Amino acid sequence: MAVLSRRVRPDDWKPVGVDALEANALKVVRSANNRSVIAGPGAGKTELLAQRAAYLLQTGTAPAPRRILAISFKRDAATNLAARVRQRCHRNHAGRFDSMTFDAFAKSLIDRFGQALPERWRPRPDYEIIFPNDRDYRDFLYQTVGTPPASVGTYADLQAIAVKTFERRLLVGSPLPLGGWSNPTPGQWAADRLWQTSLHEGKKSVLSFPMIGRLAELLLRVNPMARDALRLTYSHLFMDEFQDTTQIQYDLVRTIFLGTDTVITAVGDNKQQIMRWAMAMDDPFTAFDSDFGGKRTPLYNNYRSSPELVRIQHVLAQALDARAVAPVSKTAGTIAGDSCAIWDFSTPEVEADRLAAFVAAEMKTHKLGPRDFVLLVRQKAADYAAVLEPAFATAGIPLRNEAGTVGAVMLQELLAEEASELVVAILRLATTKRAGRYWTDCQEALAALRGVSPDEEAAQARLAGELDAYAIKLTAAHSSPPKSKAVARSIMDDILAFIGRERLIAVHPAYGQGGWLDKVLDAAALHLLASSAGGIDWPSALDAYEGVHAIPLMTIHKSKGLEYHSVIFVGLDDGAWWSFSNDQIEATAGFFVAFTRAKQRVLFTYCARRGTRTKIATLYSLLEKAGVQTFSIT
Ligand SMILES: Nc1ncnc2c1ncn2[C@@H]1O[C@H](COP(=O)(O)OP(=O)(O)OP(=O)(O)O)[C@@H](O)[C@H]1O
Repeated sequence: MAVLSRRVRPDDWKPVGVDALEANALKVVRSANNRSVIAGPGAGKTELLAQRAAYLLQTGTAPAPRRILAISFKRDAATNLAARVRQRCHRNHAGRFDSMTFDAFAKSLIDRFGQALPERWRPRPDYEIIFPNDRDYRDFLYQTVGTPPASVGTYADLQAIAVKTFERRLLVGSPLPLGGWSNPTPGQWAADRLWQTSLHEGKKSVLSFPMIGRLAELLLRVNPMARDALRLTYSHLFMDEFQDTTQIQYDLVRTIFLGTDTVITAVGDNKQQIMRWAMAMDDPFTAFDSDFGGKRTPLYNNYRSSPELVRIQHVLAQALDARAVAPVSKTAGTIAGDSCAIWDFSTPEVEADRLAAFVAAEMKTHKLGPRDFVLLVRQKAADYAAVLEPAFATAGIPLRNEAGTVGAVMLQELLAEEASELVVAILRLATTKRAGRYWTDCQEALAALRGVSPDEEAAQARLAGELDAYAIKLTAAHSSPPKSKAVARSIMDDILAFIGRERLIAVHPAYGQGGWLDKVLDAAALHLLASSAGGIDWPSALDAYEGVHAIPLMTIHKSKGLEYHSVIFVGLDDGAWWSFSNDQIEATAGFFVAFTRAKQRVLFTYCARRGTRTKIATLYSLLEKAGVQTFSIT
């Protein structure tokens, strides 16, 4: 798609890369006030943000040097949005678009300004990030913390606090009091003890992301210079998947941007709220509309799914929100046969064979690749992968468990890591015959890391020369993919030395902290080695690294925001949904998310060996209500 580098008059601006936007979407794109956009799956919410970025940057409505900040929940959502903006905007413009996760944003604030926190709340600069679980809190609350002073309460008071309440309500439930809690309750006393131990008592400070979020909010509350710097930097703020916002994140945004001229656009879908277990607010949209005067703007189209799938989706949507309006599908159905069915298998082995054969046949019929399909599971992806993988391999389709881990990193996350992306881009450039596309990617990425702007021609030419020389050196040293972990790691280190480790850390501060860069590089080396098995050549090894020819298997949570021609949901049974009755709404929302990833077809599989289907009978009756049929396959 052609991208513009010159300034466009707002009246002349047209959506980039799509034929049209629906009327409300266009209103939001051009809006000068705070907006909350609630719309169903496939309505183009992420696309709307990409178009709005294009509009603001190309028309100068977000005037240089001010920038747009886009906050997403997941790394791949942030990367995906940044990629859409890069496709739609000239690099001079896209350079003013910062897309990151909430966690990365909060952490960057602590890394930049954290040492200005008052002593009682100040983490040491080399703090470590931890991911505590219920057991850690239980141990702390009922053992490590000891007995509160008599003026505060008793050990029995602490025992009366539920573990979940401790983290959610007490530790990070509300903004931190600058001088600590005066007259603390036993719970507040314990929370303060945990804060002080975490910040000051170990060899290093140890903090969870929710704690980092709370410290960032405090930091900006008490440090007007840092707050003003952010307000001046960002003329516009976008928040994607806003339904999953936690109180911590919301408070941070409120402290920074409430009452400022920064224009906020929050988009999301209440029916896809699947992060309540991770402290998502009950109704962040209403809070936003009331605090920020957000003007609610619905969208009505569905650009992803066929009319038949949209019809079924609407039955599910109504179970989550009785007032849901039926969306209009803007996509044609292209498959023969059922758009949705339940396949009831005699054994998991038969299931694996039949699914593999089905995907292989569909790939042929519709000229699709393995990445047009996804195998979704509710949990325990590795268990399903163990049965499905051999069957798919026999059908000639590699299967990849994206939820699996390599070293200390989840595969899906590794691939979204900047360090991994850079290494692969440089290896592609060095080892591919016609490497044109990779040239541009590498040159742009390196220029960004070195602060060379697109119009500095001499510096750009020097960079191209360096890249060229390095690519030749790299292929000379490694004519074939690595055969040992040591060689794989040395390739990573060599490329990192060329890119400039310090430069990478300067641009991505997360790498400078807690040994994260080395964990990523180690995982990348392990994954490269595994991808190089069988004496294959570089292009094949890099394809395997990126999973280009593999069908992905992932959990529903990881599928959020993604889309596929066909979704195969494996295991619609009580075993996988054992906690269904604990939070039926959230579980149904998860089911809805899984269903709505499909453009053309959704298959559910069931196998009595894995469990009954009584607990999740409501899901089956919803499908039945929508006319979805079950077929027995023995
Ligand atoms: N105006 C449009 N015209 C054509 N295609 C569009 C338009 N808007 C979005 N799309 C396409 O429709 C699909 C869904 O868009 P997008 O991912 O932005 O939806 P979403 O609302 O964020 O979905 P979800 O909440 O389900 O993740 C994408 O393939 C996108 O490219």
